[in-house]
Amino acid sequence: MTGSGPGPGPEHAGTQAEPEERGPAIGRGPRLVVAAGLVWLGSQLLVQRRSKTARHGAGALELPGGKLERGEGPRAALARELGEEWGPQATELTIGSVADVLHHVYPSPGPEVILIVLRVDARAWSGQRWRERIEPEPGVEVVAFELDELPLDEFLAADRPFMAAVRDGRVAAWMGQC
Ligand SMILES: Nc1nc2c([nH]c(=O)n2[C@H]2C[C@H](O)[C@@H](COP(=O)(O)OP(=O)(O)OP(=O)(O)O)O2)c(=O)[nH]1
Repeated sequence: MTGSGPGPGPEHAGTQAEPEERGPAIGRGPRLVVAAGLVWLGSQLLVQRRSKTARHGAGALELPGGKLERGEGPRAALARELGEEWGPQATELTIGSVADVLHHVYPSPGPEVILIVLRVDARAWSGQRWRERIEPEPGVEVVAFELDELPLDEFLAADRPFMAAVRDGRVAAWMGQC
C-alpha cells in the first residue's frame, strides 16, 4: 500500500499488497526455502561450483544444499541434498547447529531465497580423503578453500555477506565454539 490514498476499502481488507506495492526490490519470482551446509574440513571449507548449465547462477560458488520438499525439515533436506549432490558417502558427515538464516531477493524474475545454513562436520574426510569419497553430481565441482582464500565475489549474491563473515572469523566453525 502506498499510503497516499484513503486506505483500503472493505474489498481490500485482509488482502496482501501486490509485490510492486511493497517496494521495487520485491520481485515476482518464487519464494524458496533452502537448506545449505557450511561444511568444515578442519580449517578448510568445502563448497561447490554450480553447473555451467544451471538456470540461475551458472558457474557460481555456493554451499551444498537445496530446496525443502513439502513436509521436510531443514536437516532432512540437507542430508538428502548432500547425498544427491556429493554421493552416498556424504551420509558420514555430521549435520550440526544453525549457523545463520539468510534472506535475499534476486532481481526479477529470479527467486526470493530464505537460506537456512547448517554447520556440517566433515572431519571424517580429513586430509585429502574427501576427494575419494565425493561423487559430485554431473557438472558440479567441489572445491576446498582456506578461509583467507575464499573468493567472495564468485559466490551467489545471497551468500556473499555471510561468507565474508565466515572468512573474517565471525562465524564459529563448530558447535563447541558457539
Ligand atoms: N544450494 C544452495 N542454493 C543457494 C545458495 N545461495 C542461493 O542463493 N541459493 C539459491 C539458488 C537456488 O535458487 C536455490 C536452491 O535451489 P536448488 O539448489 O534446489 O535448485 P537449483 O536452482 O540449483 O536448480 P533447480 O532444481 O531449480 O533446477 O537457492 C547456496 O549457497 N546453496
